Amino acid sequence: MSIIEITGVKKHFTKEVCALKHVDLSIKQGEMVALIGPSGSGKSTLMRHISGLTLADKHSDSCIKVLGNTIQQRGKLDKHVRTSRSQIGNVFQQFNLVSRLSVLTNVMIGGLSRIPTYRSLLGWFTAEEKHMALEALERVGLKNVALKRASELSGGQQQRVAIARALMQKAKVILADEPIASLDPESSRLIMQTLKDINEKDGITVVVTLHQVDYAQKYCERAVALQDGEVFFDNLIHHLNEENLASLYGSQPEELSINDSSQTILNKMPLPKNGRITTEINHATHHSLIN
Ligand SMILES: Nc1ncnc2c1ncn2[C@@H]1O[C@H](COP(=O)(O)OP(=O)(O)OP(=O)(O)O)[C@@H](O)[C@H]1O
Repeated sequence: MSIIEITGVKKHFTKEVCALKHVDLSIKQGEMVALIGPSGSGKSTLMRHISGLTLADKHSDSCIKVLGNTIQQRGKLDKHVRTSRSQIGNVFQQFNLVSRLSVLTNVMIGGLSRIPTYRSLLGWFTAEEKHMALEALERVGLKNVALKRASELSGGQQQRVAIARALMQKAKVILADEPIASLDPESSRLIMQTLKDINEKDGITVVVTLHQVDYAQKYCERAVALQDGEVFFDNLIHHLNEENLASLYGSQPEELSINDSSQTILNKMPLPKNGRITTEINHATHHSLIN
């Protein structure tokens, strides 16, 4: 069964900037898919479309469905998007955690769609909700820091709390956007192993954007590579060869091996078209949630 269905998605941010030219993609329940591609190829934009945080071009014939429910169609959010969103756990660095709240509270916030608004506003959670949150933290190996403030945790630990929050939310799909960017190898391994574990044991579908092809190879069966806003490769990851990678990242095949370390691959990648500025624009616009 297809759990994420993307058809004909186009996205212009401005007349000149076309982040997604035409994307069709279908992801089945229980898959763990790596979304790869050079900087600026449209990975984050696509992830945000799936959550309905970014809207496709109006008047395009686009549609995105998650679990059979429409998220957006022809550049308009579906009116039931809140319900559909409650099935999607976002592990996005930009809006992961509320830093002044405890780790436990951050995880309990994951269950908000099931909790009456007055209780969440007052911070009243039942013993059962606390128990569930602690269990989720145990799954990601962080029960021992439950009472710390989120701001006291390392970047890698914060990403794992975000995964625990998705578990508390009982998400059917986890979208993880660069969850291991700027993390050391051990923290990266822990995050990827946690996602894999949840995917295998709980059957949660995981889509993860990665710059590191070697991590994608190790933890994901399928890879979808974007290039200039289009799907360049979509297949089992073992079909991804050096030639594909060289055309994708713009290096000569002999310079770029699928066994290269992640850092080597990153060093060989072309610079993002808009460099850091892109990221800064993204950060600012994330607050507005909808473009
Ligand atoms: N909010 C925005 N406003 C204007 N342009 C944007 C915005 N967000 C993304 N873009 C542009 O859309 C294109 C795709 O960006 P996106 O962030 O989706 O790429 P990416 O593959 O995720 O890159 P990276 O790997 O560097 O995160 C880029 O050209 C980027 O500059």
